[in-house]
Order: sequence, then C-alpha cells, then structure tokens
Amino acid sequence: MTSPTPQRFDGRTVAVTGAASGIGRATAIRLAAEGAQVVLLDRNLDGLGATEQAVREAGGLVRSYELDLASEASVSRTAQALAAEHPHLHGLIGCAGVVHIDGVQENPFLERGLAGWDLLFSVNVRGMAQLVHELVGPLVAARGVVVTVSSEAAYRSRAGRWIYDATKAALVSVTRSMAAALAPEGVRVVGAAPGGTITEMHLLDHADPEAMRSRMRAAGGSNLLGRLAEPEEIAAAISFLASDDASFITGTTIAVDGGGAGSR
Ligand SMILES: NC(=O)C1=CN([C@@H]2O[C@H](COP(=O)(O)OP(=O)(O)OC[C@H]3O[C@@H](n4cnc5c(N)ncnc54)[C@H](O)[C@@H]3O)[C@@H](O)[C@H]2O)C=CC1
Ligand SMILES: O=C(O)c1cccc(O)c1O
Repeated sequence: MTSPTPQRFDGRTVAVTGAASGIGRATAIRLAAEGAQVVLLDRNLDGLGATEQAVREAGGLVRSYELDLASEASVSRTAQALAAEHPHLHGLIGCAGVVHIDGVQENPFLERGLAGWDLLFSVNVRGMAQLVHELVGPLVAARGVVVTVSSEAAYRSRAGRWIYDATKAALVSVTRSMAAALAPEGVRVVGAAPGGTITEMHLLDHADPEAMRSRMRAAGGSNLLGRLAEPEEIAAAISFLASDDASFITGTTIAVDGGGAGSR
C-alpha cells in the first residue's frame, strides 16, 4: 500500500496505550504509516493482536505489552520492560480511557454516588501520570514527546458522567504540569481533546455494534460540523502533536471536536 502521509517518525519508537481499540488502534496504524516503530500497550490482549496485524499491514514494526493502568504494579512492570528494550523512547501516547462504570455510561451522582471514582481516576489520570514518571529516562534520552487524550468532556459537566468529566478536566491540568516539569529536559507534553468519536467506547452496551455504528454515523453530532468523528481523524491530530511539526506546542490541550465544547 502506498501512503500519502509524510514519514515524520522514521527511526523513532512510539508507545500507544489503549492500542487495542478505537482511537488508540487508529493512532498506532497512523504512526506506523508515518514510519514509526510502534509499541502497543493495553489490557485487552485479543484487541492488541488485531491491532498488531493491522500495523504490520501498514508496513510498521510492532511490539505489544500487557498493561493495566488501574494497577500500579502492572504500570511499573510494563514501564521497566519497555525502558529496558527501548532506552530511547520518542513518544508516549495515552489513548487508554474508560467511561463505563459497572457496564453503563450514565452514572448520576444522586443515584450512584461515588461508584467508579477510583477506577476512572486510576485509569484515566493516575495510571498515565505514573507511566510518564516511570518512562522519564527513555523520553529524556530521546528528547521525546507525551500526548495525553482528554475530551471535550473536560469543559462541560453532564449529570450522568460527572466522574468521567472530572477525570478529563484533571488530565488537562496534569498535562500542563508535566509539560512544565519536563520542558527543561527537552520533552514536550501536549493534549488532544476529542469530541464524540465513533468507537467501541460507545458500542459496548449495544447488542449489535455494527447497526449502532451506522446509526451514530447517521445521527451526527452536536458540534459545528454536525457529525461525529472517525477515529482516524483524531489519530491524524495526535500524530501531528507527536511530530516535530508541533515543535513549539507544549502544555496545552488542543480541541479536536468539530467546533464542539472545547472550541467555543
Ligand atoms: N470515543 C469518544 O467519543 C471519545 C473518546 N475520548 C477518549 O479517547 C480515548 C480513547 O477512547 P476510544 O478509542 O473511544 O475508547 P475504546 O473503548 O475504543 O478504547 C479504549 C482502550 O483503552 C483500554 N483500556 C481501558 N482500561 C484500561 C486499563 N485499565 N489499562 C489499559 N488499557 C485500558 C481498552 O482496553 C481499550 O482498548 C479515551 O481516553 C477516551 O476517554 C475522548 C473524547 C471522545
Ligand atoms: O461526547 C461524547 O458523547 C463522549 C462520549 C464518550 C466519551 C467522551 O469523551 C465524550 O466526549
């Protein structure tokens, strides 16, 4: 397959969390198409296998590690293995994230209280911060880049997703703080805040995911463009932020939301 994309990651190794699905999978494929050696991280090993195959088909070199961001021990184990094998890590992209609590997306404060607080904060915020901390050595050695994936949810509050929304707002803050800490070391830390994107995240609680996918495409979104994003559109923005084309961007979280909540 010939690719129209520039080879911005030739000779560089980039690790992607949440690579088993959705935006993470699309990002891994995009980076591989741009010349990166891609390291896939996720707790879903079946999904990682499918991404590995797609990355190889895109012509990329690939290696997978199991990672459970909710477990401090798992993050440490994976970070140590990764650092040993890749002493120069150019990029770390944090696409992993959870919105469901006990299988449902809507968890209103009054009815559900703090159920799911620890899980969502550990996966969406703490796990990523710990991973960055444990990989500072290889990232500094490569004068690399970290990309976090927040959400337009960071900039609004929905009754049923108040904990998720808070994790994404926290990630915007953590991104800025890590950028300040790592700028003197030559490492950029930037965020992408996607709007609604058609991925497994929305399809989990539906019996027929393919039918749901086409319903979502037809329904569109509540942004200026009037549609939801495809994961490849978010991946394109992430690969820009991770590339040297974004060499003067750090600390900020960029809206990739079709003119939705984060852009107004
Ligand atoms: N789909 C959407 O509309 C939007 C998604 N986002 C964010 O984008 C990121 C990617 O989301 P999608 O691709 O849509 O979701 P997805 O559900 O398709 O993929 C998320 C991935 O994270 C992995 N993951 C979950 N818990 C984990 C853990 N404890 N340890 C390691 N990996 C874990 C899952 O196995 C999965 O492969 C998430 O951070 C999400 O919050 C932001 C805005 C909109
Ligand atoms: O906008 C959404 O619907 C949405 C859904 C799941 C996760 C998100 O981050 C979202 O912004």
